[in-house]
Amino acid sequence: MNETIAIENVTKSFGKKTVLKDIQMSIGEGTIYGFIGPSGAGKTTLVKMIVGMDRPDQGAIDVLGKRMPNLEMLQEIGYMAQSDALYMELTGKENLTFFASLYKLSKKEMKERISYAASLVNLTEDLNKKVSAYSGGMKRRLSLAIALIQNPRILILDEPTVGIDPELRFSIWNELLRLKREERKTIIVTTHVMDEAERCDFVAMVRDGSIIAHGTPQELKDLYQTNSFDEVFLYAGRKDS
Ligand SMILES: Nc1ncnc2c1ncn2[C@@H]1O[C@H](COP(=O)(O)OP(=O)(O)OP(=O)(O)O)[C@@H](O)[C@H]1O
Repeated sequence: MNETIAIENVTKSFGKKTVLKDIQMSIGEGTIYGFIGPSGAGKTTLVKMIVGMDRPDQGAIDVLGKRMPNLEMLQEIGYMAQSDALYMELTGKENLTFFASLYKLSKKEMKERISYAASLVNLTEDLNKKVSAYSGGMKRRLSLAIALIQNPRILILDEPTVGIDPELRFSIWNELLRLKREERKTIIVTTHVMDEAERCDFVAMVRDGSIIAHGTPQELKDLYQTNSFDEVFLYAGRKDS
């Protein structure tokens, strides 16, 4: 396996609360890795440290062989946060153009990437509207388009399909699978949607700051002796599991 992300004994606390406890894992190139677990388990805290927005108290995270945080990695990591960070007074297109301008892209590439990302999330027709007039789902879609704008090798998506209708969710997932298959992108997704977790190559179940189990969706179903991934999630949430 070509390792893209290496997480070594990472621990993180906020005040007296330890939010991540000795996390160790490795994510290979060209895989989709899902993080599932109850609210407050530590998923967002972990992905933020992979992106380089925060530092572990102990341990280390390497992305593409570079110790994080590392500004050089901004070009290589597309991040979609749980809450949208958009310029409300600008149009969708102006937002995309602004974020694209932060990266090393030629004029031609910039145009192509904006058109690709907008069409992927079905916003082409709405690009000239101000974001303040967008619905919640449209803002999520624009955030996803921004995460893809610089054609990064790694995509980190924190609950990317919240507020997105089933048809578009399906086409977004098909595109994520294509990006993995054809372009060897490495994709991390946090989700509460179990049929999305089942589309991942590997899933880590996070509870109380620890990874309590990880493996392929089938391995996790076997572990808990169930055919339903919803039940896998319920087991993950139980203190006695
Ligand atoms: N900046 C912060 N300061 C203090 N506490 C924080 C901070 N960020 C996160 N926490 C706490 O860390 C814990 C883990 O939060 P985190 O957002 O990582 O959970 P999560 O698994 O992503 O939850 P959800 O599924 O609801 O998004 C929570 O108890 C949260 O309150």
